[in-house]
Amino acid sequence: MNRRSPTPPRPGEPAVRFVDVTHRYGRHRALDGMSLELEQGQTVALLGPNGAGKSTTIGLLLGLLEAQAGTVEVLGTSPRQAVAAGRVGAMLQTGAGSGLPPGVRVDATLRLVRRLYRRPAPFDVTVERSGIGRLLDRQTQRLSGGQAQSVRFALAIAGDPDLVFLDEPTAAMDVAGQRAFWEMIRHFSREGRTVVFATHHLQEADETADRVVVLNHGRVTADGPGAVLKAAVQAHRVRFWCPRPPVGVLDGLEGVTDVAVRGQRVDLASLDADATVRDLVHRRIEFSSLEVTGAALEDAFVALTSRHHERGESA
Ligand SMILES: Nc1ncnc2c1ncn2[C@@H]1O[C@H](COP(=O)(O)OP(=O)(O)OP(=O)(O)O)[C@@H](O)[C@H]1O
Repeated sequence: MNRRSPTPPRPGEPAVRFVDVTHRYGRHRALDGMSLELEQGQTVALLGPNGAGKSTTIGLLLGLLEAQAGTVEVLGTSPRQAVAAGRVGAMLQTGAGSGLPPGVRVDATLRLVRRLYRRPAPFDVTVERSGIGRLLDRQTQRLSGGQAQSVRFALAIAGDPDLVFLDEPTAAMDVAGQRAFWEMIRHFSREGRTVVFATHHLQEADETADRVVVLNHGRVTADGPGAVLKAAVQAHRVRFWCPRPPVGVLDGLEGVTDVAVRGQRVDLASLDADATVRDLVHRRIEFSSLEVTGAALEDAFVALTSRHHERGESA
């Protein structure tokens, strides 16, 4: 392990602290009193639909934007100081193209970026961490989408940061590229570093993050491991076939939060599938082909964001 951080992170110091942060673009409130604290060493997904405030959050954390109200701290200091000290790296969205200078070799690009830092990680360490050894003599414009992202990641960590922000890092990658990318991130985070990434991909957040922070309308609407988020909403779907579904009774079954009946097919959303099935039997409701499945993170996400939306509309 190579730890060369100029100011090593203090144990217990949050990697990121947002207290009641508001950010507006003109009259549009992109972040609306957002509070959030992230511990060091975690991989955290910022998950949310388009316009939820993910990129704005990352912009504030990098000191590219200034909050109009509230406090933003990164590794115990201001975002700008943390960035200037080389403690923070970032991979932002590029729009069109790879975001790399064309007509330059990968190794030359990395050497150039290393010169921007007072204490960069050794060249070979960065190459190994980002897995770009085989790409060093390639021209940047000849890289595939996935290869370009690996090179951009190498540039993001060239300063040996304790904390890295990635804004939708796998957007341009195929499935194999995504897998390789997250494997690399896992190695990096095992060294005790913090990784915060924005994504719309529910499965990606669930599979790769220790913690999933769901944003919607500029606020945190849910926060926890993917598994906990799933449990927090309609935890299970209970499906069965019934010759004459007793519609009025199904609503009252233990644990049931939602009922959908199509002909003889009944779909129940339940917070406690065991209790629901026991109650089905107890009430002598005739059923066959019983299926119980866990809710996908997708369900949790839709439920969590639509709940917030309802609150927002009634506010
Ligand atoms: N420069 C800007 N000027 C005006 N409005 C902006 C600007 N940047 C973002 N917004 C608005 O602020 C809100 C939050 O945008 P942000 O880019 O942070 O969301 P996001 O969650 O990253 O979305 P996406 O997933 O689409 O990238 C959106 O409603 C967006 O339209």
